[in-house]
Amino acid sequence: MPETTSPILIAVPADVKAVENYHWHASPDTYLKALIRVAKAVPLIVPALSEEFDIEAVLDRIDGVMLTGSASNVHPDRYGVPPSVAHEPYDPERDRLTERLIRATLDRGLPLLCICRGHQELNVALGGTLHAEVQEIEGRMDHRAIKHQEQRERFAIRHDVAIEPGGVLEEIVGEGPIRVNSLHRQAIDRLAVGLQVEARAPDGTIEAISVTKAQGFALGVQWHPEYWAETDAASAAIFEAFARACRERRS
Ligand SMILES: N[C@@H](CCC(=O)NCCCC(=O)O)C(=O)O
Repeated sequence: MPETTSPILIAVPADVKAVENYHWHASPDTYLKALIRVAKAVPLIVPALSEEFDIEAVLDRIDGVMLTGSASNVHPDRYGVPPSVAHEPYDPERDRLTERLIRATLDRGLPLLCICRGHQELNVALGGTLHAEVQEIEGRMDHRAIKHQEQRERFAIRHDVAIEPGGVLEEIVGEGPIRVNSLHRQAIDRLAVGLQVEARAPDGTIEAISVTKAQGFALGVQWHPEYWAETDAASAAIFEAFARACRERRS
């Protein structure tokens, strides 16, 4: 098989942030650096203006899609729950873009890696629901980031997840358990039809999913492998497996 020389191109849907009287469409650089440094890919940020351009034209030109995490929450209208100020901030423009992008990516069999909010978006896009504040559920852990000035402390590896035997994730990281970081207050409630659980936290929270009948790589993780992708073996393995799937699809 000829070695492809040009780097793989990965579409990264943007968040919308209001800064200095403008709406910025942006992504945190930790995800972008993990794509560049570990996946050896070039990330291309896609603006959350999906009604104004042809998503198919984007997908014609890229090798994979990665959905980042975000402090914003998926709007509960998307899974039949009334919105609440308590569960803000929302980012409806990102929601609209990612829902369309997830469906179009899966339809094409393009590799799809969904991280944290992206993991939740994958479940909602396929018809699942979310808990708004998982830490308020009896018996659940507090999965939120600790309050700390230092990002490396907020993203510190914090708890085990058990890997489902015989699944996609076990092929990537081994039988586990693995230790992961945790910075979320939402979590999967009803799993969408067509998704399978790939990992769970000790309290039963779904920590990783895959698309059962996906034509290619289609993985969601609730934790943040991007943050330690250069030093943590399991985090690196996820990005390397994603990159491999993108290259294999291109060749
Ligand atoms: N907002 C959702 C998804 C959480 C997520 O993507 N976190 C990324 C890190 C955000 C931060 O730096 O605090 C939820 O809360 O479940």
